[in-house]
Amino acid sequence: MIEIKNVSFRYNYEREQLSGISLTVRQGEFVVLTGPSGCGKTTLTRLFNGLIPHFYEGTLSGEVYVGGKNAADLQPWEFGKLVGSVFQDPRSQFFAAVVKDEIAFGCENYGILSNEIQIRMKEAARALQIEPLLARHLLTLSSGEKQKVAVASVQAAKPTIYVMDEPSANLDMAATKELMEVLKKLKAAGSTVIIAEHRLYYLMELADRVVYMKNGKIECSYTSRQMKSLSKDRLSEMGLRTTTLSWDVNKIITGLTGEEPVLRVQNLAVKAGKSSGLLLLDVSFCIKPGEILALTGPNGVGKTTLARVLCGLVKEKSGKILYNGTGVKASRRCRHAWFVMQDTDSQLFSESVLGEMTLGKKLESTLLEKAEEILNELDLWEYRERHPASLSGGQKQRLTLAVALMQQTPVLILDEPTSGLDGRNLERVVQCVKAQAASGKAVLIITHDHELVQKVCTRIVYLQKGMLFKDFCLHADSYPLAVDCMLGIV
Ligand SMILES: Nc1ncnc2c1ncn2[C@@H]1O[C@H](COP(=O)(O)OP(=O)(O)OP(=O)(O)O)[C@@H](O)[C@H]1O
Ligand SMILES: Nc1ncnc2c1ncn2[C@@H]1O[C@H](COP(=O)(O)OP(=O)(O)OP(=O)(O)O)[C@@H](O)[C@H]1O
Repeated sequence: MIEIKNVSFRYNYEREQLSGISLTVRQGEFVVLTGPSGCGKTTLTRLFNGLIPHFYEGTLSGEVYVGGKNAADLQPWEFGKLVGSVFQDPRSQFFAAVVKDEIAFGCENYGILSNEIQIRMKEAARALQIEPLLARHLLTLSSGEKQKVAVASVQAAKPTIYVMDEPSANLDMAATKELMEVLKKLKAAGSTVIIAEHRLYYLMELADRVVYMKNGKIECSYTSRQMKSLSKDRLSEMGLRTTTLSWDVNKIITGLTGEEPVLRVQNLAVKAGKSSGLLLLDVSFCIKPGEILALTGPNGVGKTTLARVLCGLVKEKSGKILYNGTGVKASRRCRHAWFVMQDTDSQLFSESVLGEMTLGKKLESTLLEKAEEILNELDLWEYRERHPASLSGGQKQRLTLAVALMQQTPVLILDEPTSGLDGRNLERVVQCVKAQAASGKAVLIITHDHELVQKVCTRIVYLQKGMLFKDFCLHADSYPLAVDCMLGIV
């Protein structure tokens, strides 16, 4: 289905990002591409769906065959007929305004009859449990909901080859399981599937092959059995995440300060949209300096909306937000809390990575030293002159965190800071967050990432159906509850 022979590629003005890649994917094969952030996974998938050379310009050499045809002779619409793609950032692939039109869009392009489109749309929506969202505007969806819609759209179109770039990045555990079921069906139907991923645990039963990339090259390739037998040390040496869903009880971090809360949320009620009902009904909790709190709960429960209220981007319907014991009105909350959003593109404004770090600040040598130190910690210093838009998904994600580390606010809110990160970069984020907490900041992390929670969080706040359902410190005794929260089975 796919044959890549000795392919090298370099984006304009950049060093080579793919070097001498050869890869064959047979019909019906299920291949997982993995490797450290920036190693070239997304770039490789862009060869399969024709985005290279049709959208991304650069220098390409070698031969690419897709569906038995020389890719050099294929027009973009011909790629579209063969290959269905789910991008790393689902927002960038939406064409329609409303969910059901988006799911139908791919089918319409394939010339499928409208009766059949309706059947497929319903099937795909059921498989991903997004039936209640069909009439909704795409812009109003949570990030996990958007990701499900993107997967449903390709599933409904039934292309010959499926190419998905980190399709689980924003999904909670239950939704990841639904995704796994969808993928299982695609495999059973004999489809060819290629997935670029950092989270390997949900793919281990499905993958025929795991291809490990590093620095633009294919380093090695494993069967999933071989992959599963790699030791934790070997995986971390390779910069990968674990292949199983396990928590080591001994590693749970505890530690709280006895100080007064820096942020107190009292009986907060928030509406989802202007004309819709209450999303958060009555939420109260507080966070102290030095605490690292995991805010978790199912996709669409209102975690991001809560964070937006805390930093004043959304107004509450009722309730109080107190910073250091004083009620703060929405327009002033950004002085107290810095929010790193999930959508990295909407918060990168400068022409260069270094410019982003110093944006709006007086350029003093201490500031530049701090920026250099942080960029080094997050392995971004070599990209300091690069335009932020040209970074890989994981690089952008680390840059938005790096910018947050430049700020002075006593509260730091991070929305899914590790969703697209490999094991090594996850560790880098962990170290940065620990240092922030040690310096007296309160860190609130919205996350579905169980590895992150285990490595760094001291407390879990779990939202369900608009209410704060659980709020507890992490220690050996609360371990089973923590696992249930991360699995979404409380
Ligand atoms: N205008 C609107 N009308 C109706 N519902 C809306 C509107 N805007 C947002 N919502 C809904 O509010 C819910 C909260 O979204 P939010 O992004 O806060 O969830 P989340 O818990 O962060 O989810 P995720 O884990 O998927 O990121 C979602 O179900 C979303 O669809
Ligand atoms: N449009 C672009 N222009 C210039 N360089 C780019 C562009 N897109 C990606 N790159 C660079 O190519 C390299 C590979 O990026 P790619 O997105 O393929 O990595 P990745 O393995 O998918 O990373 P991640 O896991 O972080 O998503 C990175 O160093 C990235 O900065």
